[in-house]
Amino acid sequence: MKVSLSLDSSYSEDVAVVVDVLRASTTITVAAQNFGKIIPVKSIDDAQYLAKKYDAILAGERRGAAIKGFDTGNSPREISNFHGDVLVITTSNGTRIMEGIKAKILIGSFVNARAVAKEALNLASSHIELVMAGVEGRFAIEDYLGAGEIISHLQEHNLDENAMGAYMASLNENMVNNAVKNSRSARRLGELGLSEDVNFCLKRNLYDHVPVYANGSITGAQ
Ligand SMILES: O=C(O)[C@H](CS(=O)(=O)O)OP(=O)(O)O
Ligand SMILES: [Mg+2]
Repeated sequence: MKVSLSLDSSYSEDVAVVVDVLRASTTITVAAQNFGKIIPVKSIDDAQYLAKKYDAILAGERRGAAIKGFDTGNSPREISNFHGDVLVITTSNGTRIMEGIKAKILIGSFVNARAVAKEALNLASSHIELVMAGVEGRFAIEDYLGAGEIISHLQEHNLDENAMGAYMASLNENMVNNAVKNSRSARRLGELGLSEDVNFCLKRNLYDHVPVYANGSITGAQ
């Protein structure tokens, strides 16, 4: 099995794993425990329209802060206070890149790393591509290290050099945690009083569930 690592977009026609550690992948994985369906969308207007259409809970942020008038932001801790049939969510990076990927999409992070590696092997025929969400198209170390954690469960396969680098970078847990806590994204969340979200997003393998994005939505874990 070929395993590659890319930023912001995927060239795989097989299986892609979207990694947005801070925080969309983590938040969606938590939300999948409490919602029957999750609809990730790129724009605020689309989110508001779909939330009305489906009588859904509406979640989203821009630059880390909850969007005015929404039920909640993009906090994996706060989303666990909500449940229902449908959640509509829009975030700065993670939900934006899902719309552009042709492959079957899995949602990966530290909180479901082992499970997402296993599910990717179950679903892929020849190529698993990990897609770092990044921030506004730029490299974000938290997604590199989160991808590395997932790749640590795929290390016996045919890793490209980007994937090998991310795997090697993920091996020292203390260094990983410090690097993520000092990342630009984490610092921005800290300024918003959301440092506890960063600590939560660093927890390994809390969930065995892997959200799968297909035909515009994600089915919940129930
Ligand atoms: O909500 C988040 O933590 C980030 C905000 S920012 O891009 O780091 O400012 O969005 P996400 O789409 O979860 O990366
Ligand atoms: Mg992010």
